[in-house]
Amino acid sequence: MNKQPKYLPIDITFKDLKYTVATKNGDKVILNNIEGICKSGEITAILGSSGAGKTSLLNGLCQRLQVDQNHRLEGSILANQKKYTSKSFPNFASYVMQDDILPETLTVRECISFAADFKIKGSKEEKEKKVDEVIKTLKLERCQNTLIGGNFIKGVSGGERKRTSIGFELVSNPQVIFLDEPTSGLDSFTAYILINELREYAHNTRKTVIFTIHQPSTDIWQMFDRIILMIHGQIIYQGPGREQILNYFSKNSFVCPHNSNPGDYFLSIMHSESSTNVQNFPTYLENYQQQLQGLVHQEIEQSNVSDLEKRQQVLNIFQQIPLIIKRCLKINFRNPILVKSRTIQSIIMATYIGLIWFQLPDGKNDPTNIVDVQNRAGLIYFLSVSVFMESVNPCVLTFPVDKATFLREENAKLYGQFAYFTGKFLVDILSNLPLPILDTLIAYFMTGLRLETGAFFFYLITMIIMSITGVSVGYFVGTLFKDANTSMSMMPMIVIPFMLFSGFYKNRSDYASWIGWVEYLSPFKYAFQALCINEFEVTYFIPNPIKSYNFEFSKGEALGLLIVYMIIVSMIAFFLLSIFKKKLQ
Ligand SMILES: Nc1ncnc2c1ncn2[C@@H]1O[C@H](COP(=O)(O)OP(=O)(O)OP(=O)(O)O)[C@@H](O)[C@H]1O
Repeated sequence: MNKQPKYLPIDITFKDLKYTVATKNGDKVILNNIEGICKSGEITAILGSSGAGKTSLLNGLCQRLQVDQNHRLEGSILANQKKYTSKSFPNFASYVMQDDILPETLTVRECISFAADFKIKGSKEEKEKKVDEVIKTLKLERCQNTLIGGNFIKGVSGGERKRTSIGFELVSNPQVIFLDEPTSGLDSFTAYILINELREYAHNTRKTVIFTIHQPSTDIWQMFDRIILMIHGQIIYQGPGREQILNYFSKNSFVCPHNSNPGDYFLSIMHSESSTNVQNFPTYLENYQQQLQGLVHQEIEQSNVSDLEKRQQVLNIFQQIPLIIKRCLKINFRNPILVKSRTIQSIIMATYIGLIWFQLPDGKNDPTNIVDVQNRAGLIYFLSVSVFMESVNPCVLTFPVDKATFLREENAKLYGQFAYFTGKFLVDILSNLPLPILDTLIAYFMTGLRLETGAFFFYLITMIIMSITGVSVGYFVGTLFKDANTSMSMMPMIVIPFMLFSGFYKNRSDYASWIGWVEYLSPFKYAFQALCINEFEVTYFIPNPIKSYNFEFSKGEALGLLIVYMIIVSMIAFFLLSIFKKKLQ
């Protein structure tokens, strides 16, 4: 029996492809019954004026188009004449999105190695070898140990960042690679280098490279093996680039002027702002149908046929989690904002609290002084809020960004949601751990809270749990909203009602019955009860302040319920992420 080659060249074909979106003004046809082929060993560029349907076609081929009651996709999309779905897509293909979503605090090499760890079977050396190969192919040797960078860290250039995104996908050796406007934001020389690298990659390894592109320079235009030109969701040319496309159009009386950039010329005859162009559209379509469609049809019929490879996950969930933890630790601890500034902020805040509530009277000399009781209760409440805020804020800010990385990597089948969530959650807990400890060590003794070992450790544990609860609530809010700004602006609406129902501002016996149930949703209630009982269970104050608060739980029960609350909120965040995942992709 003939053994099949390890990696089969793959031709991507599409037939009768129609994508219709229901709008207020009726159905809008975005892709109008088109067929075509993108061949292995070639780079195919999809061009057209703005709104022509390039991205929709690319997304369709990647099985990333939204399909539901209002979004209908008809026709077939095939790889080597076999149907594939969004689930089987990562078995043979990769998609490089327009935005480079890479962690700022990792180096180029670390980013590519991360993908290699998940996608390549074999020893550490074999993975390293593959990473070296990709770095060499994409000419990233000089910047391989430079951080990606971003707002706060100086990092690699735009072109290097784009090539890192491509390397991240190439390392798994996909037979087909799709790229959405890979040259956008790059200068013409960097864009040229990038397309040239993709071309060499396609030619040398018989891979299929397909991308959309805006305004290619003449040099870039000359590199396209195959070109698809689109207007209004239809194809007006598909076939070889260079001389052939020029000959085809000049034969039909559309002559690209000598010395002008063919890319600019074809865009100029395709954009729908000009009435002459619009008048010519039927001619373009007619010419295409009469002169090229038959050929394309033949090419589709003669395209490669083979079964599609089924790639198994290289790592199981227990191997995935440690790698995710390792990367999240690097990301968190290299971030100057997350580490240095938060630690300094925490020390300053705890010292500030310590000075404001410095050595509070414990009631020994004046047991009936209600002001001293009030001060002590206010301090306890504020400490629990402060430690919660210290952990919720960074999560709300960073989770929407991390979510984008997760969606991209989960889409590429690097790992599953459970592994990601567990790994990231553990690292965020660990990264936050020093803060409640620091706060406690400074504020507890400066303010003169109850000096007894058991009480101190109970307080410390409650503060740590409150800090972890902040992480859970941060994930919850970060999952609910799409970006950090919305999450940040919505957070007060979610957190402030919880504060009001902590039992500190208003006595819990006094809540109106129709709204009183909200107190059970407040983490501050459980923390305040636990800490308040811990502080006043042994006290000189008369009467014992615990009685006036009408607490319903013992301090152990309150702490236990805070833990349960934290677990439930984390689980809700996990399920919300799985629900919203599809939408966000
Ligand atoms: N989900 C959708 N609902 C409504 N209209 C849509 C949807 N998706 C795409 N369109 C419309 O379909 C047309 C084609 O969109 P597409 O993004 O594919 O164009 P494009 O050629 O990539 O444009 P550009 O170069 O500007 O990105 C546009 O008019 C766009 O507004």
